[in-house]
Amino acid sequence: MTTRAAAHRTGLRRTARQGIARDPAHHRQITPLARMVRLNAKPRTVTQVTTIDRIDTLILDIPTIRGHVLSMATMRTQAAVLVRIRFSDGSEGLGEGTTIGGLSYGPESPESIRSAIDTYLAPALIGRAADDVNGGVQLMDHVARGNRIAKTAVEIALWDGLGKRLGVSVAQLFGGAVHTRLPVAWTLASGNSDTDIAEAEQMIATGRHRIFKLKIGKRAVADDVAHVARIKSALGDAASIRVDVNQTWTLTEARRGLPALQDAGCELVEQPVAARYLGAMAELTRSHAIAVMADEALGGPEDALAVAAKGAADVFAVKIAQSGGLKRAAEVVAIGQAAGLGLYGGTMLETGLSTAAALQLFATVERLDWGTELFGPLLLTADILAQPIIYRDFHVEVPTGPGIGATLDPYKIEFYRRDRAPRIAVAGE
Ligand SMILES: O=C(O)C[C@H]1C=CC(=O)O1
Ligand SMILES: [Mn+2]
Repeated sequence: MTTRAAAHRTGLRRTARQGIARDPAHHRQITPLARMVRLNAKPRTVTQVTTIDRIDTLILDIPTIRGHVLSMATMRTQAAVLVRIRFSDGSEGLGEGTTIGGLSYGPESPESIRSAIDTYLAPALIGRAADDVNGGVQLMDHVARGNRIAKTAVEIALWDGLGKRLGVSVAQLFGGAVHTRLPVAWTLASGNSDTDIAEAEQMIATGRHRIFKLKIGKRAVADDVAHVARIKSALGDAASIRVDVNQTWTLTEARRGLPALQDAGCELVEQPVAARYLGAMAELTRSHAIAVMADEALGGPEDALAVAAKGAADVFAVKIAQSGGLKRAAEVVAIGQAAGLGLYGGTMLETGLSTAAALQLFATVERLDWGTELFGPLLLTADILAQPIIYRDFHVEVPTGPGIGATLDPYKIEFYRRDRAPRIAVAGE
């Protein structure tokens, strides 16, 4: 329709000279205000859409409280990639992505996470509508394959920003929290049975943890089983004992290992064989009463569907970073629930920042029968949050406050950032 035809349709016609309208039916001039009333139009206001203005990243290196001995690496520091998104209305969102042991755990490293964000994800997102988190998630999946941890770090910052702008928690954005706190496990991985027993006893005595995950797979199966049996008999019924093999066993080793672990009083075995051996995982799940948990096998909802369809686990270790963000992790949860599997809130040993984000999501999940292991901040020598996450009475508390419910301690960020200016030792200091 032409402008003239449109004007006639509304009963209005523009005069060439004055630029004011005449109502042809009544032949009288009408003012712009009357015209608005006539058209039932609202005064034209310029609605400013809040956009993504800037995305900054940095890597923190924070020492662990002791060597964390896993089958693939011993961690003495954790590298966390922090993301800060600045939005056009002045609001901000924070996110974090971590992996474990450099490139030894999975296909992403701290350096690759940072470079994927800086080089590909951030340029694609800059200028987009800030509140369109789902659109941002979909766009990231278009511009980059894999790189789930990098996407997670950015996605958390988008949710955090949206929650802060609306004055609600991220749990609220996911439909509302149904828990205020969740059971939290601790990992015993000092590399020494006596040290592990002393550590566990202290954790139980102080009300911190009574669920313990033991990292095994580095030694011969029989030695690992003896280590687990010693710890279980020292702690007795006061503790739930589980193990994580981190993909190290062959199927033959696992066939021997699982029944022996079960006899030792161990309740669950996490990722005993390589992530891609779903047939082997299915056989182990079928053949033994001890629960089999999938961890590395779960890289998002498609993997979750494959694991569930093949009966390759009794339990899903749901990790926000491994899933590709909170939204994808919620999809993994939904698949696990629909398949009747047990759920566990997993960690990539994040600082308090992404631990807070994970808590926002897990607080919305009806049943986490195996609890959580969201103890990341406790493994580090420094907490980077202004208000650390609270651990008490064998639980971790879900942070309150807008967004993910976490704010950074700027001094800690300056101190632990990898690229900080070298400190100059001054005589007498
Ligand atoms: O589950 C893993 O494989 C990684 C991580 C989680 C807890 C822990 O100690 O290591
Ligand atoms: Mn694991």
